[in-house]
Amino acid sequence: MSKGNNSNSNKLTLAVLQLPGGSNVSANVRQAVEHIAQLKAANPQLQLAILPESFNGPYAIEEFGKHAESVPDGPTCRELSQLAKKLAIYIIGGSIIERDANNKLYNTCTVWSPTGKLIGRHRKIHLFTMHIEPDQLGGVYFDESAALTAGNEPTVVEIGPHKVGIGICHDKRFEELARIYRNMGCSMLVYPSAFCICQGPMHWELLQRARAHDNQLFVVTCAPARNNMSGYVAYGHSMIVDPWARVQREAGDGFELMVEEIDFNKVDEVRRQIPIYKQRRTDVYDLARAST
Ligand SMILES: NC(=O)CCC(=O)C(=O)O
Repeated sequence: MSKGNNSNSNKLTLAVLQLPGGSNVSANVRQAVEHIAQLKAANPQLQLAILPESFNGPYAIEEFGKHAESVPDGPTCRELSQLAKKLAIYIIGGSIIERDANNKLYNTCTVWSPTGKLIGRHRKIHLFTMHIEPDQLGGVYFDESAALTAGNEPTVVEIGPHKVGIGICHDKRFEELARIYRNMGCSMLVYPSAFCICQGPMHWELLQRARAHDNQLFVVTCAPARNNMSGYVAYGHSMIVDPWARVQREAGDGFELMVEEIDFNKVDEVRRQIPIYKQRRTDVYDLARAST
């Protein structure tokens, strides 16, 4: 656990909470609130706390409607808003299932400022749809679109002076979204996630390092702790990848709280020394697109 002095605005101390999930929504929210408060007490320099995808209820198609709530007036949002204000920190509130006024459900990440204000609402853009045969990787069948509606907008929030792009789990497979965030000036991408154990060993780290490499920024994921008794077994391994595409910190698969300092000077350092963004040949790419 690093405890550096981050009075320098180019540094940010964040916490990634790899929490176990359960079916009791208010117990899940309470454990998140208690752990964040304890982390802040132990690390007064903490500025940002990040929670996992679907942190307040089971990640299961048939359960989504049961624990859906409105944003920003629902009970989970109220708790996160009050906590952010009380501790004077930013919170990237993992995701919850949002029910809108038309009864549509979304997988939604809310972001809270140190005054308790909602500064971002990201509705998962790429819904998790996968059908891997049982003889491959143990098999996976999941189709979020059976219950959820996809979001249509990228979400950039300002954490202090730093622009941060938000995605939710499967969103990280899509390089176009990460590139849009880079074009919008982001120096960090945060993906609350619940990656599956089947693809985890093969793609989890690869995708984060790829997004970090291509866009020369930090990539942070926050996953639930693994529960082998659950219908959907999450991979865990919450991770922080630096702009050189090196793994700075990685959790195991169980309950784990990581506090880490992010040094945004590294973003400029990499971009200066490996200037691939300036070297892009959009003229060539445009020609290739025109000919297909
Ligand atoms: N919750 C998710 O979006 C899971 C995504 C996933 O496991 C993948 O392979 O993509």
